Amino acid sequence: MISVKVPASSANLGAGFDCMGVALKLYNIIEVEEIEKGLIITSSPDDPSIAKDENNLVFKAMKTVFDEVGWYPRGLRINLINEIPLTRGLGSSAACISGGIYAANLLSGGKLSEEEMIYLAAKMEGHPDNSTPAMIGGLVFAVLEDKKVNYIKFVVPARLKFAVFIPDFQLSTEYARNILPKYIEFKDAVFNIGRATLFASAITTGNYELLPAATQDRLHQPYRKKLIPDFDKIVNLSLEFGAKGAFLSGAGPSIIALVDENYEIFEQNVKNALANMELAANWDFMILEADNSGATVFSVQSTSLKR
Ligand SMILES: Nc1ncnc2c1ncn2[C@@H]1O[C@H](COP(=O)(O)OP(=O)(O)O)[C@@H](O)[C@H]1O
Ligand SMILES: N[C@@H](CCOP(=O)(O)O)C(=O)O
Repeated sequence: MISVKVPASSANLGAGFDCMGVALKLYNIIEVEEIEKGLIITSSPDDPSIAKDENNLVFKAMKTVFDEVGWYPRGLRINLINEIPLTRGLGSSAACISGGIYAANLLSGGKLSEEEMIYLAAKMEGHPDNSTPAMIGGLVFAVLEDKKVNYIKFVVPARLKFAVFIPDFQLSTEYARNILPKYIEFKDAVFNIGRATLFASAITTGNYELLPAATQDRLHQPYRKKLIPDFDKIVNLSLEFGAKGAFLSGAGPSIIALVDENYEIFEQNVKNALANMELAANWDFMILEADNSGATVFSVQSTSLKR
C-alpha cells in the first residue's frame, strides 16, 4: 500500500487570479493499493459529496495517469483521510487531483516526471494556482500553457503565517467562477497587474509592509464577496489587528490574512473579536504555515499481489 500526504492550498493571494497560490500545512492522506479486482473507496470523515465510485475525484485523477502511461491495476482500493475542509476555497479538489496523480504515478512505476504531473494536474483542475503548490509545495507563480505549466516556486519562510477564517457554509468553485463577468474594464486589468507584480516582488524580497496594498483585487473579489456575508467585516478586523493583507482564499468562502512576527497577539485579538461579533455564519479560525514540500510519500508497504 502507498500512502501519500498532500497539502491544502490557497489560490489567488489577492491580485493573482488563476496564477498565484500557496500550499498550507493542512493535509489529506491518500492510501492506495492494487487489489485483485473492482474499486473500493472509503473516506474519513465521510461526506455525502465524496463519490465512492468511478466519479470520485481521486480515482479520476489516478485514471488520467493510468491512461497516460498505459498501465492499469487489476483492481484498486483507495482510502481517503481528509483534513482539508471541502468546498471552502482551500484547494480540496486540487489536493485530490495532485495527490491522486502523484499516488498513481508511484503505483504504476514512476514513469511521469514532476513536470508532467504538474501539467496533468493543472489541466484537470483547469488552472494551475492550487494544483501546482499542492504538488510541489511553496508559494507558486504559475501559468498553464498548451502543453506545460510555466512556474516559479518560492520557498516561504516560517516567519510568514497564514491566518485562515473558515465559515460553516460551502461555496463551490464552479459556481463562484460562473458568477464572474465575461469582460472587465481596462483600468481594472491595469489595477491587478500592478498589484500582482508588486506582490511577487514584495513577498520574495521580504518587504511585507507592501503586502496590504499588493493584495488588493478588482478581478474576482468584488463579485464573489456578495456571496460571503461579513466578508468586509473579517477583512477589516484583520487589517485593524495588523495583518499584512487579507483576501478571499481561492474562490472562497474562506478568507486568509497574512501575519508575521506578531501572530500570537493577532490570534488572541481575532479570537476575542470573533466571540463578540454578530456574524451571519460561524467562522473557524486557525493559523497555518506554508508547506514547502507538496505531495510526499507518507509510507510504502509491500503488497501481496503478484504479476
Ligand atoms: N477528499 C475528497 N475526496 C473526494 N472528492 C473530494 C474530496 N475533497 C473534495 N472533493 C471534491 O471536490 C469538490 C470541491 O471542489 P471545489 O468546489 O473546487 O472546492 P475547493 O475550494 O475545496 O477545491 C467536492 O464537491 C468533491 O466533489
Ligand atoms: N483561481 C481559482 C482558484 C479556486 O480555488 P479553490 O480552492 O476555491 O478551488 C478561482 O479563483 O476560481
